[in-house]
Amino acid sequence: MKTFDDLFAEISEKAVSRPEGSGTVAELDRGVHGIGKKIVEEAAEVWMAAEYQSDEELAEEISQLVYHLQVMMVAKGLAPADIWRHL
Ligand SMILES: N=c1c2ncn([C@@H]3O[C@H](COP(=O)(O)OP(=O)(O)OP(=O)(O)O)[C@@H](O)[C@H]3O)c2ncn1[C@@H]1O[C@H](COP(=O)(O)O)[C@@H](O)[C@H]1O
Repeated sequence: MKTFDDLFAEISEKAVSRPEGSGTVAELDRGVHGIGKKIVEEAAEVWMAAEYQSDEELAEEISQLVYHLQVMMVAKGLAPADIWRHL
């Protein structure tokens, strides 16, 4: 099972190698504005899933929000430790 750190390493590597067909590369190319819109969209989907959908669907929406937050971290050059130190 993939962990937060596994996904972050994969996304970071794709940002450098830029493989063809990568959704991450496409999202990074949309920039902070585009990534921010995806974060807001996914956050709303998390909220709606928590209100009206199953726990499994909620978990999936949360995973997508985590993914887009990680893309924003990579876009801005933040490492997980930059986040953890605020927790
Ligand atoms: N975990 C994710 C992940 N979660 C969400 N998403 C993307 O985030 C979007 C959210 O999906 P929605 O259900 O909201 O779908 P949607 O609104 O129809 O999506 P769009 O039309 O807006 O793209 C989709 O485009 C998904 O592809 C993800 N894209 C990639 N990953 C993982 O990231 C890694 C790198 O992926 P690639 O760069 O695509 O190789 C791989 O391990 C992937 O599994």
